[in-house]
Amino acid sequence: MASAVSLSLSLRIIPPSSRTSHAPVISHRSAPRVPPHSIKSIRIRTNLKSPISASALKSTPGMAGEKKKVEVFDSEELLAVQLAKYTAELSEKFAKERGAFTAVLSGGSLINSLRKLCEAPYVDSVEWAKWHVFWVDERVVPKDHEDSNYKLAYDGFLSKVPIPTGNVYAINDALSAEGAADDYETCLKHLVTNGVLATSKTSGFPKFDLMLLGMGPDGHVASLFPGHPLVNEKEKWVTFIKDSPKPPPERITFTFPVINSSAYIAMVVNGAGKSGAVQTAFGNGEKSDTLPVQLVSPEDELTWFLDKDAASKL
Ligand SMILES: O=C1O[C@H](COP(=O)(O)O)[C@@H](O)[C@H](O)[C@H]1O
Repeated sequence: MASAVSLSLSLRIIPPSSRTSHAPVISHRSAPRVPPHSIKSIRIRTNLKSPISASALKSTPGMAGEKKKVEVFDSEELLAVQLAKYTAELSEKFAKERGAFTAVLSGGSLINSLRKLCEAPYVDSVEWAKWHVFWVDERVVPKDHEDSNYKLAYDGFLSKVPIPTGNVYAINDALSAEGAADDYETCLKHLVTNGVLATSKTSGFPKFDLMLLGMGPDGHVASLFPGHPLVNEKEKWVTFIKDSPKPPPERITFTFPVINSSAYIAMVVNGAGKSGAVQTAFGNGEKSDTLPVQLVSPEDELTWFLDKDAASKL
């Protein structure tokens, strides 16, 4: 399992005159020519006055050493373009390697940032039939309720791409929070048995190919909130909460052992309202309590996608 090890991140800002084809490019327009999962550096796609420093990153607790990347974009639009490219490349990699791509969605602002996947070239080029879609957390409400993460994803993403209906794993909204969590965990166990879902050799928990996660302004991820005992759950795959500090109160959520057994995680964060939590997550804020987002540490690679407002305190 990924744990806190020393970082080998480097921040390279290459002046235009000395750029070579293999150096990371600081660009407002062009996308990288190499797959993002092969890059071991921080890309700054912005004119931030104080760019992120490698030393700031080194002090982030619980991070996965050289497996961490940070991308900062001048706008949410540029972030969405690169997020689509990153996701499409991972989809291709896993579809080739294992014949399936297991993608986990969060709710919230993440869904809007996936919009470029519904456009050319990706809407036609991605092997959507290989996708299997899950939720890292869900509110215990009917699927057509305004608070439903399924409805949000369906309206903004799933209704626009040809993923087979049978490959979309929504919660059973007829059950209680506890029942829905148990039912979702049972569903995951069946998918491990039939080989759709991989298992982590390190942790024994299911190993999703990619989790696309958002973060709340308080540093929560999934429905794992600061100071809540669910953050420390070590056994269950899926659990439930009835006292969520953010409405609605009843939710189900993946636990950290499952989140951190995934191969890749994209942490997608926009807006100045989240800059304080981003600052804390990178270890240079004043807050001393560990935020849930600081515990995110996938097995293969964590990539932060930040717009310049979210990165403004780094
Ligand atoms: O309640 C939730 O909030 C987080 C963050 O949402 P955002 O709108 O601030 O991006 C989200 O990731 C989670 O899935 C959702 O249930």
